[in-house]
Amino acid sequence: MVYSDNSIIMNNIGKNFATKTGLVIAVHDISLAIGDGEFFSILGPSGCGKTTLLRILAGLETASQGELIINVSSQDRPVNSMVFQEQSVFPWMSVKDNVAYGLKLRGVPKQERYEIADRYIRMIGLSKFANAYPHQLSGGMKQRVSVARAFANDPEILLMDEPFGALDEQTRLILQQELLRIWELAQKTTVFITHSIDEALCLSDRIMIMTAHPGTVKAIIDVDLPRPRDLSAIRTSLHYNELFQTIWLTLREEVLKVKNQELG
Ligand SMILES: Nc1ncnc2c1ncn2[C@@H]1O[C@H](COP(=O)(O)OP(=O)(O)OP(=O)(O)O)[C@@H](O)[C@H]1O
Repeated sequence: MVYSDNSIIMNNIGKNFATKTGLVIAVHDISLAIGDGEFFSILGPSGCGKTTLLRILAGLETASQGELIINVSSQDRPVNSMVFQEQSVFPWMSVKDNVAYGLKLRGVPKQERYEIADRYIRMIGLSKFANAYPHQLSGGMKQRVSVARAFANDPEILLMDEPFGALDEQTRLILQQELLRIWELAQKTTVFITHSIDEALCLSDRIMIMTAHPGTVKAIIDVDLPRPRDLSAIRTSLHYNELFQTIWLTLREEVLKVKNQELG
């Protein structure tokens, strides 16, 4: 897919952390542009700086070097919403209030925010649980609530840090298809971190593979699988398997570097 507008532009982004034992270079020299409405995933070995990069995009860290531009289409919308690996729902709020929380912060009137929340709660299949509290939900259901809240916020960009990493495989497969369905409706610029090549392939338009620590761009792969995607069909296609092999061969070198560093 070709995107006419860029939502995110990074020019030579780097981040260092000062620690007791010296300077840690978490990421360096990252330059890329992510299109408006693109689903962009980041794969890389452990410790290569994926989360650091996402935190810079979220404004939770500032870059030590380089320039970050996020194109904003409206001043009324939040710049980003983040979904974390750990469930980040408020235990004292009902599902509906959790999903509507960002809208409440923005001063959206009660009836309107509940209408929006209800729409996303329906999309994630939790209508029956709209008035339930998080302790009454499974881990997968709570993660659905986090995803619904992020979409309901209608941010310029969605940032997801291994949102399904802690879930069992069956729940994960179902949530991937649900995320795809909501994303295909909303066409929201999404930056998604995962350790799973399969997950990155199923969801993304492009995948960035990062080098081992200190992380930079090793390769960017176009995922030219047709949309809308039926994930069961995609996974059995020849082209999926070719892309999987290409990505694994590229990533494996970096994973092996980390293993060798660990061995000494
Ligand atoms: N606040 C911090 N202070 C010092 N070093 C940090 C800090 N945050 C991250 N780092 C270091 O920066 C590097 C990148 O960390 P980061 O968590 O971004 O990697 P990651 O690719 O997300 O890792 P993983 O896949 O294991 O989650 C690591 O060496 C880490 O120890």
